Amino acid sequence: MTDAVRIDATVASRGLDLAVGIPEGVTVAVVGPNGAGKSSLVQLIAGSLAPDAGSVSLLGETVSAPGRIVPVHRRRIGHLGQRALLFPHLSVLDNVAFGPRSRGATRAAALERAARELSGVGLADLGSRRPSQLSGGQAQRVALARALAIDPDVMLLDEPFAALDATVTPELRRLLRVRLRGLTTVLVTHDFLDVVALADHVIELHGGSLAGGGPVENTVQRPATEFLAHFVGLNLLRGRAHGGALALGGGISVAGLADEGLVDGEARAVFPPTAVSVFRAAPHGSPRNELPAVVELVEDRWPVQRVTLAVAGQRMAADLTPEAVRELALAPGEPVVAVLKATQVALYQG
Ligand SMILES: Nc1ncnc2c1ncn2[C@@H]1O[C@H](COP(=O)(O)OP(=O)(O)OP(=O)(O)O)[C@@H](O)[C@H]1O
Repeated sequence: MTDAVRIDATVASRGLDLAVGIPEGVTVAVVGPNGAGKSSLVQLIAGSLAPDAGSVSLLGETVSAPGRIVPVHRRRIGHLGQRALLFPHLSVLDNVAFGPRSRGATRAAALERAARELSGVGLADLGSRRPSQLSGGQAQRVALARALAIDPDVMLLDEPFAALDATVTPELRRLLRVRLRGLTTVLVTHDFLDVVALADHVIELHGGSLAGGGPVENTVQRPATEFLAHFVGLNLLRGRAHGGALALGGGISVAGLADEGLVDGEARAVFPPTAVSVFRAAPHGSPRNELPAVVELVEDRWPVQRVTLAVAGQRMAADLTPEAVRELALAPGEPVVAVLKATQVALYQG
């Protein structure tokens, strides 16, 4: 099947070298550190950024290639950014009708469509208002109605909640879930909740290229990279599987629940920060995983304290109670013993 979005493109000035395909009807969350190229990917699809080499196609049609750029307004793209950017001098209804109107609908048909879309985002009563009379959350809903009113082939959501009050985020998230069902969607986000609430697939960009990804469910259970592991709130240690345990080097190894079919070779251990406890000295008589570690950082993440530990040249996080941190007098540079519950450690190939 032809991908709804296909990008095989480089943009030297942004350090981008992308090969990404998005199947029709799928919502892909794009995650990655600052400067990874997430917004640039969105701009390539929208047509506001042109590739130096390669191409971008939408539903099988090449829309960007050196020497060929289908302009932004000729693409059926719905865009929702951090801010709604409505026309201030038009009513809410006219803002939503603008897209259908400029694509050839009669005024009556455009207004009828706009009224339907406003009703679909729960704002049927606000059509006569000016954008300045809307809250931030309402303005984003109008922007969603405006985007949907052009029957987009692809919806681009670039951190749509970033500028909103946290209290309105859950409601807008729910609305997006309902209204975007079945639409090919690219969602740029820094928030794990957006990924689990809205996305089918997740891809990680790093340094302008694809670094990893897969179906959200797999990523939550078996993250492919350290970034994805941290993103979903897990620790990831790399090593070599040997006899059902993971050797980290320096004679340190981690036992866990090995995937069926785990063979000796490169592998990972994944576990939550709550599976780690910290001691000043190795507790006696314990057959559990005991790893010599050094405290790097102690942060308040109410209600827990997040302790970052260096273990065999890698990093992992432990979530401890404030009392435990105080009693152990944990501070950066202190040597400790980290104990991992093997039953909470997943070992898998990779
Ligand atoms: N308008 C621009 N002109 C030139 N370079 C840019 C421009 N916008 C971004 N860049 C550069 O392109 C690279 C990718 O940036 P981009 O904004 O796509 O990353 P991002 O993953 O969206 O980051 P963030 O999470 O901080 O929004 C970075 O090196 C950035 O500095």
